[in-house]
Amino acid sequence: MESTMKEMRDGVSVLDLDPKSTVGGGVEDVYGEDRATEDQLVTPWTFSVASGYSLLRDPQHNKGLAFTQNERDSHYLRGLLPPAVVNQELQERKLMNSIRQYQVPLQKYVAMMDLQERNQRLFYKLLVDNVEELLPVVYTPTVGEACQKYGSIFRRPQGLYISLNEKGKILEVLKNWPERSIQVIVVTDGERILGLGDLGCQGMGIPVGKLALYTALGGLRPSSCLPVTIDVGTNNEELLNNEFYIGLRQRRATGKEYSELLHEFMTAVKQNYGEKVLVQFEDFANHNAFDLLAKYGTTHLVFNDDIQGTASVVLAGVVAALNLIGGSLNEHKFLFLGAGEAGTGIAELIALEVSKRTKVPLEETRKKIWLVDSKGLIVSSRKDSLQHFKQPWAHEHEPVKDLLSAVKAIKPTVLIGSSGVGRTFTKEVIEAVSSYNEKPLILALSNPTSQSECTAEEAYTWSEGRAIFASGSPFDPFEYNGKVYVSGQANNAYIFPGFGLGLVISGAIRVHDDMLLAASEALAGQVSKENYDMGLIYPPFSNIRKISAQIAASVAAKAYELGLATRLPRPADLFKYAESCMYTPNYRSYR
Ligand SMILES: O=C([O-])CC(=O)C(=O)O
Ligand SMILES: [Mg+2]
Repeated sequence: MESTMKEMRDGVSVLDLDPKSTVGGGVEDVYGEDRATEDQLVTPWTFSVASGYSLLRDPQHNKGLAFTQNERDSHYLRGLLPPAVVNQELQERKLMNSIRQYQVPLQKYVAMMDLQERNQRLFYKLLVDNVEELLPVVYTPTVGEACQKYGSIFRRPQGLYISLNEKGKILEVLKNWPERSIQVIVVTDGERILGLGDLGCQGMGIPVGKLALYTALGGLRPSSCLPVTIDVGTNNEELLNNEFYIGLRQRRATGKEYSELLHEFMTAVKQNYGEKVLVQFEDFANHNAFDLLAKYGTTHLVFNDDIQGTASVVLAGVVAALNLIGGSLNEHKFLFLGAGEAGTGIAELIALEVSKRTKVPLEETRKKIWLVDSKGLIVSSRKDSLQHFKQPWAHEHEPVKDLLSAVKAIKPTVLIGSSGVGRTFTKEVIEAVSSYNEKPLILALSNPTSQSECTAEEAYTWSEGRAIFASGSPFDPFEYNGKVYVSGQANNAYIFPGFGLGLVISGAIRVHDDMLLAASEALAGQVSKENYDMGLIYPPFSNIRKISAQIAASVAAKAYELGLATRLPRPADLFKYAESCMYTPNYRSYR
């Protein structure tokens, strides 16, 4: 098919995609780019993008030196590139070499973000092919440091900034974003970035990083993903006084001013993108996170990653761990340090799962789960002064002041850190929990590494090699008494990409707890005997795209079962369908 606009050298022209060389085309509004249908194999499709110099500056279509001689001719690139033509594999090798040469993680991060801004497909190719190596670069722990220094490393905006200045104009702001068919939004207000606290507007690194994983791990199209940061100010004095700070220089708006801005945002999102757009809340402070989820859970397709995603991934790890520590789920006793989004979210999902398995009412199954917050064990005598999300966990017990005393009093079989405070699983705490259990399950979930409740090394040495351990941020394998201990990463990155994919491919309109349980079960089902033999309770991230497709299929199946799916008819094989919908970052040929 001949382009009709070839005369436009540097403006908009038409790229004809070679239908044989690529999976092009699209199924309705889902995965336009990456699902081929018979129809499209017969009729090549076209769309308008820049050509010439602008094409090289367009990260969605730029291929750098991979443009062939023919493409250089037909798209006015001749002379704009050096003569060599290299393929994507060689480009990938070159970039991995150069990234490996940086010693400082933040330099690797900046290099990856630059690549994303320059050549999107190559960025995702690197991330997909080297997921275990690059996850700690674009995600925790490095993304935490990147957010702390976001103002200093800021080059180009990567998402949508909605501040108090945009009040009354949010719908217009959404329309400024260049993409129309958005399927997933990750939004933060920056108040609780990982375990690092209030980073204000600089929290943008988190939605950007999470959405990079949506694409690389879950196969959502990059153009369907929208990172958003809501800026209502920050209470971080250091940032307010930092000359490079990129956000509003004021303390946080709260109350009515806050909720009105969020409401305008949520309303505009539904108005602009319809009811099937997924809004993932990320790293909001507790006092807003629970309320936003409750408020919008019945009117929008919303998901809180820190409450629900973390819960689903931890439940999967606990269920998988039963193969190593023995017993059934209802026989275990849980103690959490940290009673915020992650802690209470996980606790509730475990209680729900036990209740489903045993038919014992939820109020009863909660009783084997105990939480410690900054004031000590949560017990009934504290009930009146507790925030509402902590109240279900206020069981009958005398007051206990600290974690160590709580471990001694409760004698848990599973110890979970979700406090956001580093180094709180001390030697005494781990020794105590190890004295009651042959194989204690210890999960240190807080991110980034600096906030982890303990290191892998500490968990293994202080338990004399008996702990089954996983952490939110990765740790290198550790050798102890001649044995190498490899620990897993209990991070919501296992869940949210596949979970979101499942919602999108089924056209789900609401999130339901049973979908979280389904995702959890699907993840636990992916742990192999080989993984267990190594003491692992999660499968390796190297298989994540297959895992995400499994999770997506389970979530979509649940959506259909619950009558929450709108994409009809239901595909017969949801796993195959999920896989076929996934974005792949290989280059496409332009004729
Ligand atoms: O981002 C991560 O690595 C996990 C997460 O949601 C958090 O710690 O808030
Ligand atoms: Mg988070």
